[in-house]
Amino acid sequence: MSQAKQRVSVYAPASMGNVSVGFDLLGAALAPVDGEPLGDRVHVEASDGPLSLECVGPYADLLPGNVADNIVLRCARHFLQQQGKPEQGLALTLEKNLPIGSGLGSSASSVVAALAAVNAFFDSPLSPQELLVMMGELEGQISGSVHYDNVAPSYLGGLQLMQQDGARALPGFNAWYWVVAYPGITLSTAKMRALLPTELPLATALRFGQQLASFVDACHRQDEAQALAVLKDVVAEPYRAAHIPGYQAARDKLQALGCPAVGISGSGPTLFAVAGDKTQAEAAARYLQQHYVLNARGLVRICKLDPVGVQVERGAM
Ligand SMILES: Nc1ncnc2c1ncn2[C@@H]1O[C@H](COP(=O)(O)OP(=O)(O)OP(=O)(O)O)[C@@H](O)[C@H]1O
Ligand SMILES: N[C@@H](CCO)C(=O)O
Repeated sequence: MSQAKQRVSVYAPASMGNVSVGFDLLGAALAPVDGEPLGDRVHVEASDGPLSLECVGPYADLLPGNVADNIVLRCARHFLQQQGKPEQGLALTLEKNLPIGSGLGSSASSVVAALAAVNAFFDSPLSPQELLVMMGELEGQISGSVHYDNVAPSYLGGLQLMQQDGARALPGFNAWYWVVAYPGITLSTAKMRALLPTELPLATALRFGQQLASFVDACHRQDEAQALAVLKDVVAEPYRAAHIPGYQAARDKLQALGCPAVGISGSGPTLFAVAGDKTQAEAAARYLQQHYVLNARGLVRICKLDPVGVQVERGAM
C-alpha cells in the first residue's frame, strides 16, 4: 500500500515596515478588507529528486533569473543545513504575489512563508522564537541589514514592536483603515537605506524617542488622538521622500482629503494613508489609483491589520 505524501502550504501576509514612527522597530501586517489575500505562498512537498523550486504568480517574472538566488531556496538550504538534513527530497513552489522592491515586505513574506513551511513540513523542530531569529537573519542577507520590522508582523500578525529579546504585539486601533498604494516601480531597500545618514542630530534622536514612546503609550491606552499626533517619520522620510516619484504631492493631497496620517511603507515606493472610516478610505484609494499608480504593475488596497500573520495548511497529496 503506498503512503500518502505530505504537503504543507503557507501564506505570509504583506507588511509595512517602520509605520513612520518606529524606524526598523515597528511593523504591521496587512489584510485587504475585500478578503483577497495580499502575500506570498510557499508550498512544500516530498519529492524523489534534489531540492527544487518552481516560481509562479503575478510577480514571478521579476524574481532573480537564477533560481539559486531566490531567497526561498536559500531559506530551505539554510534550514536543512542547520538541521543536519540532506538537500534532497523536497519540491518547493513559490506563489509570488507581492511586487519586489515595493515596500510591502516582499522578500520578508517569501522568507516567512518558506521557513514556516519547511519547519512545519518537518514537524516544527524550531520554536517560534528560533524561527523568527532565523527569518531576520535570512531577510538581512538580501535587504542590506538585519531588521525585523517586516518579518515579525508577517510571521506573528498585527502591529509588532521589536525588543531586545523578541517582538511584542501592540494593540492597534480597530477603527483605522490602512490604504496602501504601490506605484508599480521598484526601489531597492539596500539603496533606500544608503540614502540615510549614519548619525542623527541629537534633537532628531530625542524627537524620535519621544514620538515612539508616545505612540506605544497611546496604543496601550487606546488614545487615538495622541497616536495620530505622533505618527510621523523624522528618521527616514526626510531623506527618502524626494526619491519616491509623486510621493510628496500624494501625501499633501491625502492630507487635504482628511487622512490623519500618511507615510512611506517600509523603504517605499508604497505609501500608506490612515483613514478613520470606509468613505475616507475609498476616497483615498480612488485618488491613489488615479494619481499615484504609474503602470499595470501597481496596486491599491484598503486594508485592516492582519491579526493572524502566517497561516499554515497541511494536506496529503
Ligand atoms: N522570493 C523573493 N522575493 C523577493 N525578492 C527576492 C526573492 N528572492 C530573491 N529576491 C531578491 O531579493 C532582493 C529584494 O530586494 P528588496 O529587499 O529591495 O525588496 P523587497 O523585500 O521586495 O523590499 P520591501 O521590503 O521594500 O518590499 C531583490 O534583489 C530580489 O531580486
Ligand atoms: N525598516 C526598513 C524596512 C524596509 O522594508 C527600512 O526602512 O529600510
